[in-house]
Amino acid sequence: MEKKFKRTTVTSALPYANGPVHLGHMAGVYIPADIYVRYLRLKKEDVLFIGGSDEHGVPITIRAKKEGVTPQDVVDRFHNIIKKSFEEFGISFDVYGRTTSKTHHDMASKFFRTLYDKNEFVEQTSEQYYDEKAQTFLADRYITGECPHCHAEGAYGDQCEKCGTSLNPTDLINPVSTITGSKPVMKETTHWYLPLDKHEEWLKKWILEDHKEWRPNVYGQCKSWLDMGLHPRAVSRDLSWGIPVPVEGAEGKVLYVWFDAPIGYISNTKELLPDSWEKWWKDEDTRLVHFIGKDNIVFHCIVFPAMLKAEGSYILPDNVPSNEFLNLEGDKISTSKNWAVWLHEYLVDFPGKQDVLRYVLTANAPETKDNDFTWKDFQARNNNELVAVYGNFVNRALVLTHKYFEGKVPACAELSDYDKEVIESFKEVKSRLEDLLNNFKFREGQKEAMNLARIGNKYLADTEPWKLAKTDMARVGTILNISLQLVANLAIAFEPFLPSSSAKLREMLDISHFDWNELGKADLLEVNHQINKASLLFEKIEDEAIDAQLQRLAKIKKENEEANYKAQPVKEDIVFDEFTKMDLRVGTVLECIKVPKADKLLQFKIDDGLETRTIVSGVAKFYKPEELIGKQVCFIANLPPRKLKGVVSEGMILFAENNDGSLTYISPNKEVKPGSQIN
Ligand SMILES: Nc1ncnc2c1ncn2[C@@H]1O[C@H](COP(=O)(O)OP(=O)(O)OP(=O)(O)O)[C@@H](O)[C@H]1O
Ligand SMILES: [Zn+2]
Repeated sequence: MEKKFKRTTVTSALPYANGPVHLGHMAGVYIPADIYVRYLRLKKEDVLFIGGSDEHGVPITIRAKKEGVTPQDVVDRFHNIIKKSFEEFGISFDVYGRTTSKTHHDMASKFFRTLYDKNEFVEQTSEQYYDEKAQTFLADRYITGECPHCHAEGAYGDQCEKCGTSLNPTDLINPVSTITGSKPVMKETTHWYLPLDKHEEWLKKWILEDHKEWRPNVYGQCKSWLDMGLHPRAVSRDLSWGIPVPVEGAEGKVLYVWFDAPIGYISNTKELLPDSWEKWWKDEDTRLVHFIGKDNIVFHCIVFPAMLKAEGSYILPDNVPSNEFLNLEGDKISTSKNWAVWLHEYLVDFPGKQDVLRYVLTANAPETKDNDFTWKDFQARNNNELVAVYGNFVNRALVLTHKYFEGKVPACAELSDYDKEVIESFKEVKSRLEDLLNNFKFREGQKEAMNLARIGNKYLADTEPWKLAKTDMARVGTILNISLQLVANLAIAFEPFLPSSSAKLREMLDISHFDWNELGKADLLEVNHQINKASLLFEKIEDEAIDAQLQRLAKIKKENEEANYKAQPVKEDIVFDEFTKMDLRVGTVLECIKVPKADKLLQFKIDDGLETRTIVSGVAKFYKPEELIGKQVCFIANLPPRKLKGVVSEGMILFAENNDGSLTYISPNKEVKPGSQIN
C-alpha cells in the first residue's frame, strides 16, 4: 500500500552560478517542480519548495580568472540574475539560498565531519596531475586532453562534453593544464573517498526492488550504474575555492562541489526555518522529492542517498522525477557556446509573456526523451492553442455576458441533454488531472486543463447563443452560465501551470480565490454575480518576432563556426614526381557567362598565353560573371577535357574554400604574363 505522508519537501537542482538560466533549465527542472508544488499547495498539503544557487567548483574560478575578478564576484552576479529570472517566471520557491552562505558552510562542514568521525570515508593517497608552473594540483576542469572514448579534443578531467562520459583526469590522453598550458607531472596527494561499493547492496534493493515506480529513464540509468558496479568516489579536491575540508592536515583542500551542493538543499531549508528544519529532512512522515535533469540522476539517486544513509539521521528521496534534455532548434543547449535562449533576454523580447513560455515548455517537456524547442512551435502553440482555444473561449463567454446580461452571471433555465453532457465532461477533469499530477505527468496534465477550453469552444460553436438572442433569452442565459462556470474551472485547472493567467482570469471574474476542491463544479459563480470587463489573456505572436529570434540564433551559429574553425588535416604524402606532372598556370579571364540551365556553373574564356581555352567552374553562387572579367586566375592546364552541362571544360580554375564553404579565386599578387607557370 502506498504510504501516507504528512508533508513533502520538494527540491529543485541548484543551478550553477556560472551563467544565467535558459530554457533547458526551466523545461527540465524548475517549471515541473513549480507545477507540482503549486498543485500540492492548492490541495492545502504541507509542502516546502527549496531552491538555491550552486556556487563552488572549478568553472567559476576559471571564469573569475578570465574576467580578472574574484570567484565571489562571479557568483554574486549570477546568483542575482538567476534569482530574479525565477521570480519573474513565477517559480514559487519558499527559499532561494546559496552555497556560499555561512549556514551552508557550517552545515556541509558538519556533515563531512560526521561521516569522517563515523569512519564512513576511506582515505587514499594517490598520484594526481600537478602543474609545476602554477604550483597546483589539476582537478576537474583545470585539466584537458583527448577523450579516451570518442577521441574528441578538449575533454575535461571530469567529463567529456562531446560524448558525455564522466572521466578521471588520469583517463585523458595527452593531458595539459588549462591554467598554464603546460604538461602536468604526477604528484602524491591524499583525499577522502565515499566508498560507494560498500553501499551497493542496499542501494540495489532500495532502487531496483522498492522503487520500480520511478520514471523509466531514472530507473534505467540507476540500473545501469548499479550493474556496472560502484566504486569509491573522491569527495575532496586540491583547490582553494570551496568549503575547507574540516580535518587537521587538510590545508589547501576543499569539499568536492558535488559533495557540498546537495547538502545545500538542507542548508537552505535551515536558512528558512532555523528551528524546525529537521522535520523536513529527518521525519519518516516527510516525503522527499528531487526535481533534476538527467545529468544529475546518479548524484541524486546514488551518491546523495549514500551520503544521507552514511550520516544516519536523514530520510531518503521517495521519488526523483528527472527529465531528459531539451535541445534548441536541433542542437544541444550550451552555456559556453551561447546556444541558448536566456530567460532574462526572453522577457525583453516578449514582455509579460512568462506564461506563454511556461505553457510551451510544459507542452513540449522532455519527460520521456530529449525534445526540441523551436521558435516555430512556440509561435504555433501560442497562436493556435493559447490564443485560438483558451483565450478565445474566455473572451467569447465574457463578452457575450456583457452584451446580453450587463456582465451579470445569468441564471440557468432547464438543462438540455447536451448541457448535462457538457457539465458531466468537466466534472471528470479533477480526478484525471490529479492522477496525472500525482504521477509527475505534467504534459498530459496541461493537456487535460486545455481540454476544458476545447469543450467550451465546442459548446459555444454548437449552441450558437448569439443566434438565439432575439428569440430565447432564457436559453442564452443557460448557455452563458455553463460557459462562465467552465471559465472559472479553467482558472483553477491552469493555476499550477499558468499562474499569472489564472490570476488575470480571476480578476476578470472578480473572484479573489478558488479552492482546488471546487474544480469540476458547475456552480462556482453565483447567479447575478457581476464580472469585470474582458481583457485579452493571450495575444497573437507575429512572424517578425519569430524571425528576429531565428536570425539571432543563425548569427550565433555562424560565430561558433568561426570560433571552432580548424583546418583539415594534411593529406598523405605524394612523391615529388607526381607534383611536377601537374601543369599549374596563370591565365587572364577574357569572358565569363552563366551556363544556361545550370544554377551553379560559370563558363570562362581564359587567355592562357597560347590560345583561348574554355573552363567551367561551380562558383556562380559566389561571383557575378562580370566581376571576374580581366582578372588573373590560376588553373590546372593538363587535365583531360570534361563535359559539364553540355560545355567542354579544358582544365580547372583554383579556388580557396573558406570554412563557411564559400569559394575565392586565387590570383598572383602582381600581374604576370598569361600562361606563366606556377612552380
Ligand atoms: N537542456 C536541458 N534540458 C533539461 N534540463 C537541463 C538542461 N540543461 C540543464 N538542465 C538541468 O538544469 C539543472 C541545473 O543545471 P546546471 O546549472 O547544473 O547547468 P548545466 O547542466 O551545467 O547546464 P549548462 O551547461 O547549460 O549551463 C540540472 O538539473 C540540469 O540537469
Ligand atoms: Zn568523449
